[in-house]
Amino acid sequence: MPAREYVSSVGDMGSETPTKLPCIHFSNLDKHTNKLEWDSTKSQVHQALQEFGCFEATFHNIPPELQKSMFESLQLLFDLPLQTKLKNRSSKPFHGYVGQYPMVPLYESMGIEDAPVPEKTESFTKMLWPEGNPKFCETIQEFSEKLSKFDQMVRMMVLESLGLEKYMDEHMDSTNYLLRVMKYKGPETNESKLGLNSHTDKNIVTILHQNQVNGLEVQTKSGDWIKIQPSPDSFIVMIGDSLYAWTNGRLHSPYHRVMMSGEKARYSFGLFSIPKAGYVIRAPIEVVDEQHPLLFKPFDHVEFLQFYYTEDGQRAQSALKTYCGV
Ligand SMILES: O=C(O)CCC(=O)C(=O)O
Ligand SMILES: [Fe+2]
Repeated sequence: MPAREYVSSVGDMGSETPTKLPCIHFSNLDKHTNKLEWDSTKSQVHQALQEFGCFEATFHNIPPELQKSMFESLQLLFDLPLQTKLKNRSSKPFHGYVGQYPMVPLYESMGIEDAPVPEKTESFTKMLWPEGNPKFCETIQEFSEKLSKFDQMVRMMVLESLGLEKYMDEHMDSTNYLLRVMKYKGPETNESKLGLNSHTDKNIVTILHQNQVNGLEVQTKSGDWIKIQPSPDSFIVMIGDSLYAWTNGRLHSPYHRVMMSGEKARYSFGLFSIPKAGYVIRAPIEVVDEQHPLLFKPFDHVEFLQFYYTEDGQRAQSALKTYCGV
Protein backbone atom coordinates (compact mmCIF):
# COMPACT_ATOMS: atom_id res chain seq x y z
CA MET A 1 0.00 0.00 0.00
CA PRO A 2 1.32 3.45 -0.77
CA ALA A 3 2.00 5.14 2.53
CA ARG A 4 0.56 8.53 3.24
CA GLU A 5 2.37 10.42 5.88
CA TYR A 6 2.83 14.04 6.71
CA VAL A 7 5.86 16.27 6.77
CA SER A 8 5.54 18.58 9.69
CA SER A 9 6.42 22.20 9.34
CA VAL A 10 5.06 25.35 10.83
CA GLY A 11 3.54 28.29 9.00
CA ASP A 12 5.22 31.60 9.86
CA MET A 13 2.03 33.50 10.59
CA GLY A 14 2.02 32.32 14.16
CA SER A 15 -0.53 29.57 13.61
CA GLU A 16 -0.62 27.06 16.45
CA THR A 17 -1.45 24.06 14.29
CA PRO A 18 1.41 22.98 12.08
CA THR A 19 0.47 22.98 8.42
CA LYS A 20 1.40 19.80 6.67
CA LEU A 21 2.07 18.83 3.09
CA PRO A 22 0.92 15.35 1.99
CA CYS A 23 3.66 12.84 1.20
CA ILE A 24 2.78 10.20 -1.39
CA HIS A 25 4.82 7.13 -2.12
CA PHE A 26 4.92 5.78 -5.69
CA SER A 27 6.20 2.22 -5.67
CA ASN A 28 6.72 0.58 -9.06
CA LEU A 29 3.21 1.43 -10.04
CA ASP A 30 1.80 -0.37 -13.02
CA LYS A 31 -1.74 0.60 -13.80
CA HIS A 32 -2.45 -2.70 -15.53
CA THR A 33 -1.02 -5.16 -13.01
CA ASN A 34 -1.79 -3.33 -9.82
CA LYS A 35 -5.01 -1.43 -10.35
CA LEU A 36 -5.92 -1.17 -6.66
CA GLU A 37 -2.67 0.49 -5.75
CA TRP A 38 -2.80 2.73 -8.83
CA ASP A 39 -6.31 3.91 -7.91
CA SER A 40 -5.42 4.50 -4.29
CA THR A 41 -2.35 6.58 -5.22
CA LYS A 42 -4.36 8.43 -7.86
CA SER A 43 -6.92 9.52 -5.29
CA GLN A 44 -4.19 10.75 -2.92
CA VAL A 45 -2.66 12.73 -5.80
CA HIS A 46 -6.02 14.27 -6.65
CA GLN A 47 -6.77 15.24 -3.05
CA ALA A 48 -3.33 16.77 -2.50
CA LEU A 49 -3.47 18.79 -5.72
CA GLN A 50 -6.96 20.01 -4.98
CA GLU A 51 -6.06 21.19 -1.50
CA PHE A 52 -2.39 22.25 -1.75
CA GLY A 53 -1.56 22.22 -5.47
CA CYS A 54 1.50 20.21 -4.51
CA PHE A 55 2.78 17.21 -2.57
CA GLU A 56 5.99 15.53 -1.55
CA ALA A 57 6.68 12.35 -3.53
CA THR A 58 9.01 9.43 -3.16
CA PHE A 59 9.67 6.89 -5.88
CA HIS A 60 12.48 4.44 -5.99
CA ASN A 61 13.88 4.49 -9.49
CA ILE A 62 16.57 7.12 -8.93
CA PRO A 63 19.80 5.30 -8.02
CA PRO A 64 21.78 7.07 -5.26
CA GLU A 65 24.84 7.38 -7.57
CA LEU A 66 22.72 9.25 -10.12
CA GLN A 67 21.48 11.62 -7.45
CA LYS A 68 25.03 12.20 -6.22
CA SER A 69 26.38 12.86 -9.69
CA MET A 70 23.48 15.22 -10.43
CA PHE A 71 24.46 17.52 -7.56
CA GLU A 72 28.14 17.26 -8.54
CA SER A 73 27.14 18.26 -12.07
CA LEU A 74 25.19 21.25 -10.80
CA GLN A 75 28.14 22.44 -8.77
CA LEU A 76 30.46 22.04 -11.75
CA LEU A 77 28.02 23.99 -13.92
CA PHE A 78 27.64 26.95 -11.58
CA ASP A 79 31.40 27.03 -10.92
CA LEU A 80 32.01 27.80 -14.61
CA PRO A 81 33.18 31.36 -15.40
CA LEU A 82 30.33 33.85 -15.89
CA GLN A 83 31.35 34.34 -19.55
CA THR A 84 30.76 30.63 -20.18
CA LYS A 85 27.45 30.51 -18.32
CA LEU A 86 26.23 33.50 -20.35
CA LYS A 87 26.45 31.34 -23.48
CA ASN A 88 23.21 29.72 -22.28
CA ARG A 89 20.95 32.28 -23.95
CA SER A 90 17.28 32.08 -24.85
CA SER A 91 14.62 34.43 -26.15
CA LYS A 92 12.20 32.84 -23.68
CA PRO A 93 12.31 34.20 -20.10
CA PHE A 94 13.97 31.89 -17.54
CA HIS A 95 15.07 29.43 -20.25
CA GLY A 96 18.64 30.76 -20.46
CA TYR A 97 21.18 31.82 -17.82
CA VAL A 98 19.75 34.06 -15.10
CA GLY A 99 21.89 35.60 -12.40
CA GLN A 100 23.02 38.79 -10.70
CA TYR A 101 19.43 40.10 -10.46
CA PRO A 102 19.39 43.06 -8.04
CA MET A 103 16.03 41.95 -6.60
CA VAL A 104 17.20 38.39 -5.88
CA PRO A 105 21.00 38.54 -5.65
CA LEU A 106 21.33 35.04 -4.18
CA TYR A 107 19.71 33.34 -7.19
CA GLU A 108 21.28 31.91 -10.34
CA SER A 109 19.73 29.50 -12.82
CA MET A 110 20.25 27.80 -16.16
CA GLY A 111 17.68 26.23 -18.46
CA ILE A 112 18.16 23.11 -20.57
CA GLU A 113 15.38 22.73 -23.13
CA ASP A 114 14.19 19.20 -23.94
CA ALA A 115 16.75 17.79 -21.49
CA PRO A 116 15.37 14.21 -21.76
CA VAL A 117 16.34 14.20 -25.48
CA PRO A 118 19.99 13.00 -25.76
CA GLU A 119 20.90 15.26 -28.74
CA LYS A 120 19.66 18.33 -26.85
CA THR A 121 21.71 17.58 -23.73
CA GLU A 122 24.70 16.85 -25.96
CA SER A 123 24.51 20.22 -27.69
CA PHE A 124 24.00 22.00 -24.35
CA THR A 125 27.08 20.23 -22.94
CA LYS A 126 29.14 21.04 -26.03
CA MET A 127 28.24 24.70 -25.78
CA LEU A 128 29.73 24.87 -22.25
CA TRP A 129 32.51 22.27 -22.62
CA PRO A 130 33.60 22.24 -26.31
CA GLU A 131 36.12 19.51 -25.35
CA GLY A 132 33.19 17.37 -24.10
CA ASN A 133 31.93 16.29 -20.68
CA PRO A 134 30.25 12.88 -21.07
CA LYS A 135 29.58 12.39 -17.35
CA PHE A 136 27.69 15.69 -17.09
CA CYS A 137 25.78 15.00 -20.29
CA GLU A 138 24.68 11.48 -19.32
CA THR A 139 23.70 12.52 -15.81
CA ILE A 140 21.50 15.42 -16.93
CA GLN A 141 19.84 13.37 -19.67
CA GLU A 142 19.25 10.26 -17.57
CA PHE A 143 17.82 12.15 -14.59
CA SER A 144 15.56 14.28 -16.82
CA GLU A 145 14.28 11.22 -18.63
CA LYS A 146 13.36 9.52 -15.35
CA LEU A 147 11.59 12.66 -14.15
CA SER A 148 9.72 13.00 -17.45
CA LYS A 149 8.33 9.47 -16.98
CA PHE A 150 7.24 10.45 -13.49
CA ASP A 151 5.64 13.66 -14.81
CA GLN A 152 3.65 11.56 -17.31
CA MET A 153 2.48 9.20 -14.59
CA VAL A 154 1.27 12.07 -12.41
CA ARG A 155 -0.52 13.71 -15.35
CA MET A 156 -2.15 10.41 -16.27
CA MET A 157 -3.48 10.14 -12.71
CA VAL A 158 -4.70 13.73 -12.80
CA LEU A 159 -6.62 13.24 -16.04
CA GLU A 160 -8.11 9.93 -14.90
CA SER A 161 -9.18 11.37 -11.57
CA LEU A 162 -11.07 14.13 -13.39
CA GLY A 163 -12.62 11.71 -15.92
CA LEU A 164 -10.64 13.40 -18.70
CA GLU A 165 -8.61 10.39 -19.91
CA LYS A 166 -9.87 10.78 -23.46
CA TYR A 167 -7.70 13.92 -23.69
CA MET A 168 -4.55 12.06 -22.68
CA ASP A 169 -2.82 12.01 -26.08
CA GLU A 170 -3.63 15.63 -26.86
CA HIS A 171 -2.49 16.64 -23.37
CA MET A 172 0.83 14.76 -23.54
CA ASP A 173 1.56 15.83 -27.14
CA SER A 174 1.01 19.48 -26.35
CA THR A 175 3.98 19.93 -24.01
CA ASN A 176 7.78 20.13 -24.01
CA TYR A 177 10.19 19.72 -21.12
CA LEU A 178 12.55 22.25 -19.63
CA LEU A 179 15.05 21.29 -16.96
CA ARG A 180 15.98 24.31 -14.88
CA VAL A 181 18.88 24.02 -12.47
CA MET A 182 19.29 26.53 -9.66
CA LYS A 183 21.82 27.74 -7.13
CA TYR A 184 21.00 29.97 -4.17
CA LYS A 185 23.99 31.39 -2.31
CA GLY A 186 23.78 31.25 1.46
CA PRO A 187 23.27 34.86 2.67
CA GLU A 188 25.71 34.26 5.56
CA THR A 189 23.26 35.50 8.14
CA ASN A 190 20.67 33.77 10.28
CA GLU A 191 18.09 36.27 9.14
CA SER A 192 15.88 34.94 6.33
CA LYS A 193 16.63 36.52 2.93
CA LEU A 194 14.61 36.23 -0.24
CA GLY A 195 16.08 33.66 -2.63
CA LEU A 196 13.26 33.67 -5.16
CA ASN A 197 10.15 35.87 -5.24
CA SER A 198 6.74 34.48 -4.43
CA HIS A 199 5.11 33.25 -7.66
CA THR A 200 2.92 30.58 -9.15
CA ASP A 201 4.47 28.43 -11.86
CA LYS A 202 3.01 29.15 -15.27
CA ASN A 203 3.43 25.68 -16.81
CA ILE A 204 1.64 22.32 -16.41
CA VAL A 205 3.53 20.29 -13.78
CA THR A 206 6.83 21.03 -12.00
CA ILE A 207 8.91 18.37 -10.25
CA LEU A 208 11.49 19.82 -7.86
CA HIS A 209 14.43 18.26 -6.09
CA GLN A 210 17.01 19.87 -3.78
CA ASN A 211 20.23 19.17 -1.93
CA GLN A 212 20.04 19.07 1.86
CA VAL A 213 19.62 22.84 2.23
CA ASN A 214 15.99 23.82 2.79
CA GLY A 215 14.40 27.08 1.65
CA LEU A 216 11.30 26.34 -0.41
CA GLU A 217 8.05 27.64 1.08
CA VAL A 218 4.55 26.99 -0.25
CA GLN A 219 1.50 29.08 0.60
CA THR A 220 -1.71 27.32 1.63
CA LYS A 221 -5.12 28.46 0.39
CA SER A 222 -5.62 30.18 3.76
CA GLY A 223 -2.42 32.18 3.41
CA ASP A 224 0.01 30.33 5.73
CA TRP A 225 3.51 29.59 4.48
CA ILE A 226 4.63 25.97 4.80
CA LYS A 227 8.39 25.54 5.11
CA ILE A 228 9.13 22.49 3.01
CA GLN A 229 11.56 20.02 4.55
CA PRO A 230 11.74 17.18 2.05
CA SER A 231 13.57 13.97 2.88
CA PRO A 232 16.84 13.61 0.91
CA ASP A 233 15.36 11.34 -1.75
CA SER A 234 11.98 12.97 -2.20
CA PHE A 235 10.59 15.33 -4.82
CA ILE A 236 8.04 18.14 -4.69
CA VAL A 237 5.36 17.89 -7.37
CA MET A 238 3.53 21.14 -8.11
CA ILE A 239 0.76 22.34 -10.41
CA GLY A 240 1.29 25.39 -12.62
CA ASP A 241 -1.24 27.96 -13.86
CA SER A 242 -1.70 26.23 -17.24
CA LEU A 243 -3.01 23.04 -15.61
CA TYR A 244 -5.01 25.10 -13.13
CA ALA A 245 -6.70 26.82 -16.10
CA TRP A 246 -7.10 23.60 -18.13
CA THR A 247 -8.83 21.88 -15.19
CA ASN A 248 -11.00 25.00 -14.76
CA GLY A 249 -9.67 25.56 -11.26
CA ARG A 250 -10.32 22.00 -10.04
CA LEU A 251 -6.64 21.80 -9.07
CA HIS A 252 -4.84 24.52 -7.16
CA SER A 253 -1.71 26.31 -8.38
CA PRO A 254 0.12 27.43 -5.24
CA TYR A 255 2.21 30.51 -4.58
CA HIS A 256 5.70 29.55 -3.48
CA ARG A 257 9.03 31.25 -2.82
CA VAL A 258 12.53 30.47 -1.62
CA MET A 259 13.86 31.96 1.64
CA MET A 260 17.52 31.47 2.47
CA SER A 261 19.53 31.74 5.66
CA GLY A 262 22.92 30.54 6.85
CA GLU A 263 26.07 29.88 4.89
CA LYS A 264 25.41 26.83 2.76
CA ALA A 265 24.46 27.10 -0.90
CA ARG A 266 21.21 25.50 -1.94
CA TYR A 267 21.19 23.60 -5.22
CA SER A 268 17.86 22.61 -6.69
CA PHE A 269 16.43 21.64 -10.04
CA GLY A 270 13.03 21.27 -11.58
CA LEU A 271 11.63 19.51 -14.59
CA PHE A 272 8.88 21.68 -16.04
CA SER A 273 6.30 20.37 -18.51
CA ILE A 274 5.39 23.42 -20.59
CA PRO A 275 2.66 23.92 -23.22
CA LYS A 276 4.06 24.26 -26.74
CA ALA A 277 3.75 27.63 -28.49
CA GLY A 278 0.61 27.74 -30.60
CA TYR A 279 -1.26 25.21 -28.44
CA VAL A 280 -4.42 26.83 -27.11
CA ILE A 281 -5.24 25.99 -23.49
CA ARG A 282 -8.96 25.53 -23.23
CA ALA A 283 -10.77 23.82 -20.33
CA PRO A 284 -12.64 20.76 -21.65
CA ILE A 285 -16.44 20.95 -21.48
CA GLU A 286 -16.49 18.11 -18.92
CA VAL A 287 -15.08 20.42 -16.22
CA VAL A 288 -17.38 23.35 -16.93
CA ASP A 289 -20.92 23.38 -15.51
CA GLU A 290 -23.25 25.58 -13.48
CA GLN A 291 -21.31 25.00 -10.26
CA HIS A 292 -18.02 25.46 -12.09
CA PRO A 293 -18.43 28.28 -14.61
CA LEU A 294 -15.55 28.80 -17.04
CA LEU A 295 -12.75 30.71 -15.27
CA PHE A 296 -10.46 31.57 -18.17
CA LYS A 297 -10.84 32.30 -21.87
CA PRO A 298 -8.73 30.02 -24.10
CA PHE A 299 -5.12 31.25 -24.26
CA ASP A 300 -1.72 30.52 -25.76
CA HIS A 301 0.86 29.90 -23.03
CA VAL A 302 3.70 31.73 -24.80
CA GLU A 303 1.55 34.83 -25.33
CA PHE A 304 0.49 34.68 -21.67
CA LEU A 305 4.16 34.53 -20.61
CA GLN A 306 4.89 37.61 -22.70
CA PHE A 307 2.16 39.43 -20.79
CA TYR A 308 3.42 38.08 -17.45
CA TYR A 309 6.80 39.74 -17.96
CA THR A 310 5.32 43.17 -18.79
CA GLU A 311 4.94 45.77 -16.03
CA ASP A 312 1.19 45.12 -15.84
CA GLY A 313 1.76 41.36 -15.68
CA GLN A 314 4.26 41.72 -12.85
CA ARG A 315 2.01 44.07 -10.92
CA ALA A 316 -1.12 41.90 -11.19
CA GLN A 317 -2.18 39.90 -8.14
CA SER A 318 -2.98 37.07 -10.55
CA ALA A 319 -1.45 37.55 -14.00
CA LEU A 320 -3.61 34.76 -15.39
CA LYS A 321 -6.87 36.35 -14.20
CA THR A 322 -5.83 39.75 -15.51
CA TYR A 323 -4.78 38.24 -18.85
CA CYS A 324 -7.69 35.96 -19.64
CA GLY A 325 -10.06 35.77 -16.66
CA VAL A 326 -13.74 35.49 -17.65
O1 LIG B 1 14.32 26.13 -5.97
C1 LIG B 1 13.20 25.72 -5.74
O2 LIG B 1 12.99 24.79 -4.97
C2 LIG B 1 11.99 26.39 -6.37
C3 LIG B 1 12.24 26.98 -7.72
C4 LIG B 1 11.00 27.52 -8.36
O3 LIG B 1 10.01 27.74 -7.73
C5 LIG B 1 10.97 27.77 -9.81
O4 LIG B 1 12.01 27.67 -10.46
O5 LIG B 1 9.87 28.08 -10.35
FE1 LIG C 1 8.32 27.98 -9.08
